[in-house]
Amino acid sequence: MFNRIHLIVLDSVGIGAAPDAEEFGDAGTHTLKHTLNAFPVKLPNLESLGLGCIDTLPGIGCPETTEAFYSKMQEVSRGKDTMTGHWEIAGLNITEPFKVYPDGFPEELLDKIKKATGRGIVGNKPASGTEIIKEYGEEQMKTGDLIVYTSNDPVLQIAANEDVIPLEELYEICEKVREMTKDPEFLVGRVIARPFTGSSKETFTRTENRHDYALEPFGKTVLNALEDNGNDVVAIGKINDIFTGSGVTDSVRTKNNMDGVDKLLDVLDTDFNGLSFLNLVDFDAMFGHRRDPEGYSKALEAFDERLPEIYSKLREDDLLIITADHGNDPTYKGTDHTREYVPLLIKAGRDMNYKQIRQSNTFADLAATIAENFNINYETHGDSLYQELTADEK
Ligand SMILES: O=P(O)(O)O[C@H]1O[C@H](CO)[C@@H](O)[C@H]1O
Ligand SMILES: [Mn+2]
Ligand SMILES: [Mn+2]
Repeated sequence: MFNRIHLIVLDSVGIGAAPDAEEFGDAGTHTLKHTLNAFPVKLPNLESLGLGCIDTLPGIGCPETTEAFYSKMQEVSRGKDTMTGHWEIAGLNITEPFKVYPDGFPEELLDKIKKATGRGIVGNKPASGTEIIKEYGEEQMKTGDLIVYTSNDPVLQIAANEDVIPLEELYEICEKVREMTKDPEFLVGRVIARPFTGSSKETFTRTENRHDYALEPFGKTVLNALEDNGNDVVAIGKINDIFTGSGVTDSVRTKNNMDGVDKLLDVLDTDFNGLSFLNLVDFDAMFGHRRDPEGYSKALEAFDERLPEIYSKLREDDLLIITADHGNDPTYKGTDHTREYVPLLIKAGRDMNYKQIRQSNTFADLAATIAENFNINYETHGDSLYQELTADEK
C-alpha cells in the first residue's frame, strides 16, 4: 500500500497511433516521436524512467534497468478530448461520443446567448483560438460582440478582450452558456472562457485567466470513491474543472506547466493520505494545437529537468504515476487532438523491481489500481495493475 499516489497527466503527450486511430482520422500520428524528430532534445530523466523502452523514440534510449515500471495504455472511450481522457483515467467509459459542431452552433442557441447576455456574436465556427482573435478581435473592440468558436472537441469557447468585456462579466456569460448547453439539444462538453489582451491583431495575446466549465462526470469516479472513503483528493491545475470539483477535496490553481510543478512540490510537502492529481496543459494548449514542435520539445525538456526535484520530495510510501490523456501531434495536419496510446511510467519513493508491465486496454486500469491500493471497493471496467507492481517488491 502507498499512502500517497501522485498522478501527473502530461496533457496530449501521446506515444503513437492507437489501433483505432484511423476511425478518428489520425492514422500514423505519433506526438512524441514526431516532435522529437522535428526538434531533437535530450530527456535524460524520462529516459531513465523507461520512456524510450515504451516505443523507439529519437534520441531517447532504453536503459537496461529502468527507474520506473513502464508501459502504454489505450483509450477505450469513443472520444479523444481532455474530459473523456481524464474521466477514463478516473474509471469511466464514455461510450457515446460527445456532440461536436463542425458547422458552428445552431442559430437557436446563438439567439438564446444573445438574449441572455445582451451582446452580439461573431465567429461561430471551428477555429484555432489564436487565429480567431486576430480575425475578430478588432471588430470586437468596436462592437463588444462575443467571439464564439469551437473545434473538433466538444467545446464552446468564448474569446473576449479583457478591456472590452471585463473578466467577471465573461465568466458570468460562460456560466449562463454552461447552463444552456446542458440541454441535450445543444449539449456541449465544455464551455471555455478565453480572455485576451492587446489593442490590435498584431498584439492580441491570450491571458492565463482561461476558465473551463465542464459537465459533471457521467458516473461515479475513483475520485468520488476516494472521497467517500475519507481519503484526500488534491486537484492541481485544470483537474478541478475537468471533474467540476466532483470527488475533489482540495484544489490548487496553476498558471502554466512550471507553476504546476511548483504547486505539486508544495503539495508533496504536505501530509495527506490519498491522491494528488496534476494536469500540465501547456503541451497541448501552447504547442500541440499550435502545431509547434519546437515549443513542444522545449516544454518536454523543461518538464524533464524538474523530475529530480519531484523525486527528492517523494516519501517511502509514495507512488508517482506519469501518463497522458490523448495525443496532439504537432506535425500532423489540422490543429486537433490525435487518437494515440499514452505512456505510462510508475515510480515509487522506495526501491522496486522496475520492469515493463502489461499494456493497458483502457486508461481505467489506473482507477482500478488506485482503488486497490487504498483498499476501496470501486466498480470500473479497468483492471488493477497493483499486484503486478508489488508482486516481488524488493
Ligand atoms: O485553439 P484553442 O483555442 O487553443 O482551442 C483548443 O483548446 C481547446 C480546449 O483545450 C481544444 O478543444 C482546442 O480547440
Ligand atoms: Mn487534454
Ligand atoms: Mn486540447
